[in-house]
Amino acid sequence: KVTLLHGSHRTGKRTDAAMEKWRGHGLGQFIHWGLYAIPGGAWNGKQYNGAAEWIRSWNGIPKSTYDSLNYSFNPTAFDAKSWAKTAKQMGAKYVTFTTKHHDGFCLWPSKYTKYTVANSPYKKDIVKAVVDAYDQEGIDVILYFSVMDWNHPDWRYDIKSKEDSIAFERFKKFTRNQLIELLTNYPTVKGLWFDGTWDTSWVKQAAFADELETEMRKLRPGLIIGSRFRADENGKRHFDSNGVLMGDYEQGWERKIPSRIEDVHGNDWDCVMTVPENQWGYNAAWNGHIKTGLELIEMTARCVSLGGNFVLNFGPKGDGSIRQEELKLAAEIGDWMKINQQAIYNCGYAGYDKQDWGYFSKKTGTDKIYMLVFNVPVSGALRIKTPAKTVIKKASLLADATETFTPEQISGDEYFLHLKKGTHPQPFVIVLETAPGQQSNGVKYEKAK
Ligand SMILES: COc1ccc([C@@H]2N[C@@H](C)[C@@H](O)[C@H]2O)cc1
Repeated sequence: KVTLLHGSHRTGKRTDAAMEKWRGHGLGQFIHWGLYAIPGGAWNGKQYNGAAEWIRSWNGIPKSTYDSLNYSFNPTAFDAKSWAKTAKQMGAKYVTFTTKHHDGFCLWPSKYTKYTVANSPYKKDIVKAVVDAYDQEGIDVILYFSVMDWNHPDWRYDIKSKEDSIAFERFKKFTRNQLIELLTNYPTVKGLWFDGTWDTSWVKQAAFADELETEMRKLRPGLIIGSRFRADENGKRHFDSNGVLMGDYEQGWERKIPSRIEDVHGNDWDCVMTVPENQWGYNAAWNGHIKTGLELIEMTARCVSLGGNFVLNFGPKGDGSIRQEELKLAAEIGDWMKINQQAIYNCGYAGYDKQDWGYFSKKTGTDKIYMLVFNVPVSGALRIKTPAKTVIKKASLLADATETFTPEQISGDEYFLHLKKGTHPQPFVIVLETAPGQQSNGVKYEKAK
């Protein structure tokens, strides 16, 4: 163990109500929207090969021409209420929304820079419209904020001279001012999702970032901040020099999902996921594999079964409308969630051995276990291996409690549930009412910690 001034200030999960609520969300929506949605992955008819929201970094684009896109930003089809309704229909419990991406364009009328929506034909405060609309739908809001800001003259990738240092001191003040401004303007937001914090210039600011995180938490008690905001004084990110998670949850699962419970080291975490392989901002040409509703439902189940949240990204067009493919996916996921949401919301890791047919989840604070079945075996027999001496009192279909199963005991802690012959066009959920086993002396078995 090394002594750290600016490492993690907490070991283990947060246990306060705000974090319990976040932990129980299960399914969230990410929205990447900004000037990059106007070119939509192409420039002068030429397709950009990278992620659409990074198009400014492409050699094929004159930076000043991109930067002038704020004068073309007039999303006539933008309607935050319809975005929030789509999220509600999908069953998302929270939204993470880009206030400022790497290009530095602010979707709120920040007092600290001219490069904002106030200096665009649209003029109005988009962040406020989104916060109000999602609040109204009862969906929590988390604000995405990129520390890296390609537009700001004082941004530096590293600090190599006195001039760099003077400029970056101004940039640090600017960053703090914007964050305090966001938390003050939009007091209902539940957290901040930081990005653009990997460059040396910021990694060197362990003390400043630590102090700023403390200030933000004081200003907004219960605020949820992930592991990507700040590095410790040795430059360690996400996990400090003692291997302890920075912030309240791990943010490393970007476009990837843990494969087993050991991978999450007992921490909270979210997985943020794109529909195409790697496009966050709107890209008119969706090339390569586009994930299906069934794939995304299975990813949601997998994340919840390992104690995390699955956050699916939407990239609205330059005019503010959501593309048809995304609306269709939201509806498909929503239809499945309407029937099976009990196995997702306020559920977490069940502690049962993973089986090939799918995933287990457990309703937090209860002995209720859900079996989320995606791969029905040819035998129709679903194997269950319970933790020591667990008693299965009842097994029934979540969608129809009258459809019950009598577990066939195979050995001490192993059972089969036999499905009726027939097809299962959609993933389905079986509920297990269980009780902790009794030892012969009547003492309850406690699950090994
Ligand atoms: C250096 O690699 C990346 C990859 C993705 C990102 C951003 N994080 C995602 C959540 C998107 O905002 C993407 O632009 C930044 C740097």
